[in-house]
Amino acid sequence: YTQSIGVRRELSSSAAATHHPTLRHHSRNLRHFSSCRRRIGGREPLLQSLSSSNGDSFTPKTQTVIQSLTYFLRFVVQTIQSRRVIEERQDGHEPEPPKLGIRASFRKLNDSRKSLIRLVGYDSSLLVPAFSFLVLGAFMSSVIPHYYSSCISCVAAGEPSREKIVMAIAGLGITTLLEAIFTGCRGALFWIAGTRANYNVRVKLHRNLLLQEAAFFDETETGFLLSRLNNDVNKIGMVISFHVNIVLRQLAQFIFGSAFLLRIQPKLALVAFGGIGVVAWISKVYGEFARVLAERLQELFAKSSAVAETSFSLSETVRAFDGVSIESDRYESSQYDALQLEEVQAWAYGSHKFVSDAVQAALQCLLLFSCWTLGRAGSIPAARLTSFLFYTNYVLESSNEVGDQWAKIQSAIGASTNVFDLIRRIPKVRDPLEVTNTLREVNAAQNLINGANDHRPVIKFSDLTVAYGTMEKPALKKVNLDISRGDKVAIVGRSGSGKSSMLRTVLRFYDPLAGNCTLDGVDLKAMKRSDLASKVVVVEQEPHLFPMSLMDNVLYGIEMDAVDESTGEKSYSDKFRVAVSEALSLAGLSVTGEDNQLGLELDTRVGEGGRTLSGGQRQRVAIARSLVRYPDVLLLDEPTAALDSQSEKVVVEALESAMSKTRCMLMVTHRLGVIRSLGINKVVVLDRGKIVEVGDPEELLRKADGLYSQLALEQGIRPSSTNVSLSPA
Ligand SMILES: Nc1ncnc2c1ncn2[C@@H]1O[C@H](COP(=O)(O)OP(=O)(O)OP(=O)(O)O)[C@@H](O)[C@H]1O
Repeated sequence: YTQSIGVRRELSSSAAATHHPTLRHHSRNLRHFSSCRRRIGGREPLLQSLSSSNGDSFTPKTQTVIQSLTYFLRFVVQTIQSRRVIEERQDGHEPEPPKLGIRASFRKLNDSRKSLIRLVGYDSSLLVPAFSFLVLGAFMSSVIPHYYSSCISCVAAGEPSREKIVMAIAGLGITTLLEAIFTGCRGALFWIAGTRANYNVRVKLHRNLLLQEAAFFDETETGFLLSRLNNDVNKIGMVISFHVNIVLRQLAQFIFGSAFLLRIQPKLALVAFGGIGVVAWISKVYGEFARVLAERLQELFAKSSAVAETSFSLSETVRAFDGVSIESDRYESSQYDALQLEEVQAWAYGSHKFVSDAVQAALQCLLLFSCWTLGRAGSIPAARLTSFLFYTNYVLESSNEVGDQWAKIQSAIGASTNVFDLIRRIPKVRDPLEVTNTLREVNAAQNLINGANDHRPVIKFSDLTVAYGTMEKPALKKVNLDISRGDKVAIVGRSGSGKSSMLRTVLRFYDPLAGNCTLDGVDLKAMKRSDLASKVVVVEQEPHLFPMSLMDNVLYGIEMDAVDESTGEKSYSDKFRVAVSEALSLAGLSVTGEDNQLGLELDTRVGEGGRTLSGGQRQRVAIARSLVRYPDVLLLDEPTAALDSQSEKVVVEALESAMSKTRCMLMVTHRLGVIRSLGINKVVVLDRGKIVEVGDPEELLRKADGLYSQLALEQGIRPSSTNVSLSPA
């Protein structure tokens, strides 16, 4: 492989080589093989032996064909082997894997149909006419062979009666025209039904995904979900728009055509049905195989999409570490896996087509011979036999088409199952199903008590244990803490000690494994997300901004209260504009006057993730977000981490002003100097998920053997009675 790349480089860089026919041929071969192997990457090179021994004797096109055929055969063998393993496992009483025969597929389709109808909310005004046009169109198309064979018989027999041929041609013309009208209407209506299904399913899926708990997003890559949202949902729409539509039409045509066949010549018709039965069985086997392939392909596309999404979202890191070729190779490799499977699909389709067409051809030959025998014996008139042959073709074509589409429907069943499972997924962290009257009364009473008694904790952690799904040890262990009205609490500790996990618990991103956390005496689990969000506001460590204007980012989540007269779209009133402007000035990111050195405006767009602003500026926007809201509880996660000392001063002032409007504040910080400048009255020191110290910052500083005084000392901070230095260590 290395040699091939080296030689290829030499060949491609040599102008002379490109003019040498043999070398040009080798260069092409090498390019093909080196790219194949590069794509295969660390996995078993598929045609290593082939490429080394036969590389020179085949053209690249032949090699590609051989390669995909080999892969196809290997895949078939693997599938048979894996089936055998499953059967063996079943003997060992392991649970039976889902097996979809025709009946089971219909049952599953029916389940999917019910889910679809429920999710999509179909209106009969669309489906009733669509099905009516389908039946009418199928009937018209089944009458066409009758008139067609009449025309041919008239022409072949030199029919003397003009009336007869005119009637036959008129019949053919009118039925064809009607069939065209019905088919057009049917096609359009089913198309609309498919797009509506896509729209409804996508919107519902998107919403339900957003409702999922934080742990779900820890485990699932975004690209994977995007693939479900786009590729898989598209498949559902396609099934309704085209495949089900075509299958139903062809089924209707098959039924009408079969009726004509039985009327013309019942005995021969039964022979034809026998052959069609064989073709249907072949289609069933192929359909099952296609379903397995399609499911795997969807998975591969989803993985590939996850690779692409990650490389785009980390594009700066990719560039900084020169990872373009690594990412591109990773994506190419994932796409190559999909490509190989698609080639298997193509060969499976080709094999199915070949076998079913061969059976049909044999059937046609048999029927033609039988017709000839019957015709020679004079038992049936020639015109009837012609008509019979036309209908045989018609019915065979219909059954063939049903077979083709059946496989596509099967593959869509797999895709739709994934989508429906995600739509139906119930988030593990969610609003209480119903805020009962009793609970409401308890809350109201509790709030009254809290209002009357300021000493009751605003936030209370009781024996709180938090564990992440992927972690063996809990991030927080039996944490007990009260935060009262007026408290300004700093959570400190070494990296990974669980500081941010405490904030995430108050935001109810994760539910505790044991113990609980209450806000104003109400367990967070009993609170609705909207109520929680109206009371608690967070300034994150790395604030992520939306690709919207500054104002929209600051007011994110607050409903618009005015209408823009020029565009007719919803907007914020002047009252909000003034509030945002003030909040931004307080946060040190003024959009007015001389302080506005960046020339910002409220409507300045901040780009994807706020990339047009610096880290510190993004943090100020996040602080402005909290300033306009007057929250009860302010959570700060390293609010000054991205700031220089001068900006820190401005932001500290902004935070002081924000804190004056809140009931309590909880801040995670590594920069212990901020604790003094913000007048923090309580420090909580965490070590490996446990609270090891709680108390007044100055008192803790004086505890010479305490973790807090140790952390402070590392930053050059000493008790205020002695020499105090705020300079970083
Ligand atoms: N989403 C997550 N999934 C799994 N484990 C997590 C997750 N978030 C945090 N952890 C783990 O939980 C532990 C505590 O993490 P946490 O972010 O609370 O620490 P921290 O004290 O805030 O750290 P730092 O100061 O470095 O931000 C760490 O060991 C971390 O690996």
